[in-house]
Amino acid sequence: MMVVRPIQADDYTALRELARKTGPGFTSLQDNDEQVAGKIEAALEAFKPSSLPDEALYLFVMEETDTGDVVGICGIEAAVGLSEPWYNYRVGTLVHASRELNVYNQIHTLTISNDHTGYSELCTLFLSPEARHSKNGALLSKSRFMFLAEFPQRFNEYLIAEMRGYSDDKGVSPFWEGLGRHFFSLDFAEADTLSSMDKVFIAELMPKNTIYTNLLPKDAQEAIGKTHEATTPARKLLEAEGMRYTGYIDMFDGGPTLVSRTNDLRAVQDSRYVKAHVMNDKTEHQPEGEFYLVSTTDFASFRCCMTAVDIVGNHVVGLPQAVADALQITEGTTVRIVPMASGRRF
Ligand SMILES: NC(=[NH2+])NCCC[C@H](N)C(=O)O
Repeated sequence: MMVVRPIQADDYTALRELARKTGPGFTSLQDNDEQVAGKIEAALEAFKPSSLPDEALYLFVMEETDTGDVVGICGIEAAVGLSEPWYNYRVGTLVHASRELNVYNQIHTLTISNDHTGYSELCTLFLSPEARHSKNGALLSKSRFMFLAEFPQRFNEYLIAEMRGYSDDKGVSPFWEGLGRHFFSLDFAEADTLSSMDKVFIAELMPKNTIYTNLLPKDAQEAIGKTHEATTPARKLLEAEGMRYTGYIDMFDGGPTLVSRTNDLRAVQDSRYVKAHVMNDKTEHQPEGEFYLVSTTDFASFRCCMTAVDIVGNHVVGLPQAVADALQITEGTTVRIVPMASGRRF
């Protein structure tokens, strides 16, 4: 049974192993002892029961309860841009028109923005390749919405997620080639890694004035707001939960930033509390059919699973014993529940 739970100090070895698999481009979890230790330390701080800091990194791991193996990680940053600026390009429109000459042109512009300062951010999602089956990726990603639904006071009114931008089959980002490279004089991967360690480079090197996109190469223009092929399923999943592209992109690869009001997220709107009835494996018919996300209401020992359930009544739901064990709950415990698939109601 897969369960998503807060990361713990003794997950270091497992996380260090996962960090070897992420590869270049996954700047928030690299093959680097110090970074892994730093992430765990930040997350342990965030999950201290008494803490309610503005900036907190809530990191979760996905554990296979039969083996104890950690196979994935995901996170929520409580607020971005508070200790250093958070950068995006805002895609704007300017109309250059002359009635006398019968000319009318709409031009898109890119302006540096820190508009998402203070917003919460979905971050650091990685699932080990061997575990990419049986909706595990969806559980890993969506479990965060259950945590957001349970603890809204810990998060900003708005939530963002930055999607990896388009690059071609050789890994070349046309947006970077058409814009950033002129100023950074480095390959995308190098600039990406450097800027994730020290964002001063962005302020120092990226152009300060508004860019007219019609002056960019065609392929760079086309990459504005376009997602990398491998990231398209993740984008669809977040859109189904209510997140939207609202004209903000990454300054380096042109990838879209998705935004939602935290309150408008599907899991926040549609999830509800029920009492758990722990089913007997031997005497009760085990539930089948549609999957639900089921999470606990605890903070430091938050847990989330996906499972078919037995809807007993409006306020009681039957859960298999294995799920109750994975959630560490007993008969009568209140849990939060929502259908896995968007567009489904109770
Ligand atoms: N692909 C990149 N490294 N882009 C620059 C960083 C962008 C990100 N929004 C930040 O401010 O940290």
